[in-house]
Amino acid sequence: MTGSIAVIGAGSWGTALAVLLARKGFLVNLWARRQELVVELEEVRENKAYLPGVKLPAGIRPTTDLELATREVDLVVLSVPSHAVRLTARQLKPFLSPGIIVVNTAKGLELDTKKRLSEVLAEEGLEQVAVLSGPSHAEEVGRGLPTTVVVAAADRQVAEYVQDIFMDPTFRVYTNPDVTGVEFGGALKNIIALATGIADGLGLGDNARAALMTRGMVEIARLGVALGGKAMTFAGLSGIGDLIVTCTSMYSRNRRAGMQLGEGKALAEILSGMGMVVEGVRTTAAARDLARQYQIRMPITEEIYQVLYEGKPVRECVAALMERPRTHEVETGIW
Ligand SMILES: NC(=O)C1=CN([C@@H]2O[C@H](COP(=O)(O)OP(=O)(O)OC[C@H]3O[C@@H](n4cnc5c(N)ncnc54)[C@H](O)[C@@H]3O)[C@@H](O)[C@H]2O)C=CC1
Ligand SMILES: O=C(CO)COP(=O)(O)O
Repeated sequence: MTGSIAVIGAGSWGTALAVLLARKGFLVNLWARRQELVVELEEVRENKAYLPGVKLPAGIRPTTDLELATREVDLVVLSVPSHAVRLTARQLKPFLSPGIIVVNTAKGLELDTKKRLSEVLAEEGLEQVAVLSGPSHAEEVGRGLPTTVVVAAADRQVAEYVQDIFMDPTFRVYTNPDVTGVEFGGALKNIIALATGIADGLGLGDNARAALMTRGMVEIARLGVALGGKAMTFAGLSGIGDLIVTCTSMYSRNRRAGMQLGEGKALAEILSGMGMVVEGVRTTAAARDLARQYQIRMPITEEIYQVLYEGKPVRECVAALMERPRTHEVETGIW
């Protein structure tokens, strides 16, 4: 395919998506905040800090200039961490041509407002927004390993336009009109990855991991459906699919952070050592606020909140979850 695309954000995910698109034949303007990173990308043709071992194809043009990055492109891909989405969108807006589609690839909720990121982008005046989500670690996409994702947009034509751009023999893209469900699945699974990481760090075993993933999905869907997502979306790639990969992959930063918490390391030390974004930390606080506001039961999220923000010893979470009053598995009564 031909054409040009702006990828905004040159961390792990932005770089991997730029590599995928450049291999497909697009010219990709890869925007990074820091000049040192642009120099390294140009000279070494590799993003050593964020995606080591993956060569950048010639079609990738790194830049710190947002105007240059977005000039005459066919699509804008936003790959900055969720806490940077609003400001980046605001800086981007003056350079966007009317009707240009912006695909958000970050997974999180805005901490102050508890909003989904597509809501943040709409508030910043971006008109055509799509969301790309699903089980897709940058390290594997960068190496061209088979990956499936979902593109959600309110407008079918927008979703299919983005689908065509990303679709590749190594990268299969499905569409879904349920933007709300796709965004909640992608954001909230990071909380459960922290939880399963903690369980793994504590050595609690395979049964505990499966329990957290399954009951974690229940509380993700509870909140997501209450706030307008479709139940079936949580059984899809952006729901259970991403939950599985994030709770089991050695590449997941959220899972690795959880493991270190389980091993007794302090959160601040873990985050500074990671050098990459651990989205689940902020998302836990946002989701816990939403759960309280809408009176949704999210016991795992509540425990993770107390560990992250109130210093609760991780071992105490086991009893807190296991010794709750008995309950049914499904909420709509079968008797
Ligand atoms: N790494 C992965 O495999 C995947 C990541 N994502 C999502 O993509 C988003 C970005 O993640 P990664 O690229 O992995 O993160 P990263 O930690 O690898 O890179 C983040 C990049 O954003 C830059 N950055 C940090 N603060 C910024 C700010 N205030 N303004 C502008 N740029 C800023 C950093 O300098 C860095 O280049 C996250 O929401 C993540 O959940 C989604 C799918 C896969
Ligand atoms: O969303 C991801 C994979 O689909 C990335 O997960 P981590 O942020 O935990 O690495």
